[in-house]
Amino acid sequence: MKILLVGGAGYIGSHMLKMLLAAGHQVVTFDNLSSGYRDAVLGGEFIQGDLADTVALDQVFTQHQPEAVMHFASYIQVGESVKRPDIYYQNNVSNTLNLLNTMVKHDVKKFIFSSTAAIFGEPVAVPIDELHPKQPVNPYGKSKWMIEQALADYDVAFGLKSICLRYFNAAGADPEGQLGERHEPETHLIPLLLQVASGRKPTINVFGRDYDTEDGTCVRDYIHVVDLCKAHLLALKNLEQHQQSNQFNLGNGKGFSVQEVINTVQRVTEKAIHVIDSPRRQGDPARLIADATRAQRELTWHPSLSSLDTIVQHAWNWEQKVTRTDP
Ligand SMILES: NC(=O)c1ccc[n+]([C@@H]2O[C@H](COP(=O)([O-])OP(=O)(O)OC[C@H]3O[C@@H](n4cnc5c(N)ncnc54)[C@H](O)[C@@H]3O)[C@@H](O)[C@H]2O)c1
Ligand SMILES: O=c1ccn([C@@H]2O[C@H](COP(=O)(O)OP(=O)(O)O[C@H]3O[C@H](CO)[C@H](O)[C@H](O)[C@H]3O)[C@@H](O)[C@H]2O)c(=O)[nH]1
Repeated sequence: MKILLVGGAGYIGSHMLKMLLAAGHQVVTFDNLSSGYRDAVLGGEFIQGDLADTVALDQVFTQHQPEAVMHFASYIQVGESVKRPDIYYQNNVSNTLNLLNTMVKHDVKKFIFSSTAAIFGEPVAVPIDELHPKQPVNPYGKSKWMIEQALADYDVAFGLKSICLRYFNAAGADPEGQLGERHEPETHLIPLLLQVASGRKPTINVFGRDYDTEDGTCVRDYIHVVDLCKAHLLALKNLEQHQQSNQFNLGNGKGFSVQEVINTVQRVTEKAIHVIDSPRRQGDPARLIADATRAQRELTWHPSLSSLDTIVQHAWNWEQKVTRTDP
């Protein structure tokens, strides 16, 4: 299939590109490189462009006539979204509507959207299934939920079929070591811990030890980036076969506390991690765990790299590669 991959120079999108190419798809990557890297685009055609630029978007669709669009491009930091809702709604909502409207204009009907567990807000029940109430508590989560709602309306009005994939905590790296997480600044727990292990950072803050969890630290469901990308391939197949919009929560269904992640990083890297106990970070729910039964049943999605040791090992291989080449 000919696929337009928007945001394909970023962390998850670049892994997706590698998998799509290996599966024999024809891919055009569209990315403004605001947080992505040209050298993470391992093949296919690359167009540097911004979703705000509707003329450029129109040209891409005219020239390449994609059959499906995968949309990874957005701003992704929860804390920043609270301080700068303007840029988050602009990029994650308004610019995404540019993309959807261009799809409608060019009669492209298959869309796969990177959504997030942040649409659920503070959970009322765990594990979280697709029917859990959507009460996002920050502009990042709200922006993603707005697009999910717009997509339901675009289906009714224009027959645009979409699958929303709600990732829990994406982590890990390409098992072959070609790609990894390169956020700048990095805010995610596992890559930050690995930067401490490699000596790039002296310490890590643990945001709160007074949560209502087994050891008092927050519990999250970490899912390997490759398993996430596999779900996208299956979602594409599902859209082709059934032409039906749907939403899926993607996680392993198993939670690890921040302290358990620290213990795992110390074991895998054989390095001591210097921790500073800090106050809670605003807006962090105590426990986020996915109920991914729907994806298992309807997409036949079964994560294969679900062990936390494997996730950390692959991310550690990447961190060591980065520090070797860029000390
Ligand atoms: N990383 C996670 O844990 C996580 C969790 C849940 C959901 N998500 C979602 O997954 C998607 C990918 O996340 P990621 O971690 O790979 O982020 P990333 O920042 O590494 O990648 C985003 C890419 O989009 C590009 N981009 C941003 N705005 C653009 C625009 N206006 N025009 C063109 N390109 C633009 C960036 O340059 C970058 O290459 C995001 O939509 C994010 O909200 C990520
Ligand atoms: O330096 C740090 C960084 C994180 N944490 C803790 O580690 C856990 C995981 O934090 P991350 O920042 O790695 O991930 P989040 O769970 O906050 O966020 C993830 O899930 C969100 C959905 O709730 C969004 O989708 C977001 O993009 C995605 O990265 C949290 O309890 C956080 O408080 C620390 O203790 N210290």
